[in-house]
Amino acid sequence: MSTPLLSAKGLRLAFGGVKAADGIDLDVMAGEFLAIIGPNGAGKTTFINMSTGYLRPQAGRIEFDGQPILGLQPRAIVRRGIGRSFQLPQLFTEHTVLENAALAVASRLGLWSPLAPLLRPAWREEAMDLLERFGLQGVAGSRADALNEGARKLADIAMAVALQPRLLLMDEPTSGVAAAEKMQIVETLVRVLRQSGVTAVFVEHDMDVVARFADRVAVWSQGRIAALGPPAQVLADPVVQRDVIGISAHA
Ligand SMILES: Nc1ncnc2c1ncn2[C@@H]1O[C@H](COP(=O)(O)OP(=O)(O)OP(=O)(O)O)[C@@H](O)[C@H]1O
Repeated sequence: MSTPLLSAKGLRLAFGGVKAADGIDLDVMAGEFLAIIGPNGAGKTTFINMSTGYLRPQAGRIEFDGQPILGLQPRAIVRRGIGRSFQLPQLFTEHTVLENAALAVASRLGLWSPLAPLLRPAWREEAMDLLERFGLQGVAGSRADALNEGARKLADIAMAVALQPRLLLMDEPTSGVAAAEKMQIVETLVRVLRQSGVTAVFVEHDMDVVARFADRVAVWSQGRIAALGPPAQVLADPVVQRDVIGISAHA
């Protein structure tokens, strides 16, 4: 049996009386695409925050590739190979898409240059290759704030991929993206991540996206995992349909 890439055991975290994590056990296997679904406030983002060093659980442990990562700072966790993207893209809006991607390359190399003109040609070349893989070469010269939401999401994920993660945690990669664009965006990012050998966990409210792209789906409910399995099985569960999908659809 293969060992999990990420393994969370007994995670607990309460904010006052709110149990955002109430005993989370989850193994993410290398190479899989695991979707997290669940209503607002179920604790999905809290799980991502705990796995990336932004929040520390009050109990439990998390191992990445067999090594404990709790207590490490977010930057140290990135260096171990866990990347993330946020619900709202974290781009430097006044810079071009190419400059954003090149800055991410520079950051991976530990060389930070806030001054775009100082970006080295090698960083720009690697960044351009990356943008081409995401189909973003046409907007490489555009300012990040001029992009539509779909391209902005892809550019944000391209920056996370520039850091060469082994695992990427994505918080609602399709939120705010027009329905007509959604499948295309996810298809692109899944293709690039699979080609790059990146394992992915993504929070998603669109069940069509989950059904089509997830290998497994974990259903979050009040800080717990209420169901876990292949989408065809989990999404057909009448309890999940009533208690989660019905609520999630109105999120
Ligand atoms: N830093 C914090 N301080 C206080 N309460 C928090 C904090 N982070 C999360 N919470 C609370 O914990 C619960 C879980 O929040 P979380 O953001 O993880 O849910 P979610 O499933 O990601 O929801 P959504 O789909 O709305 O993003 C919510 O009740 C939220 O208000």
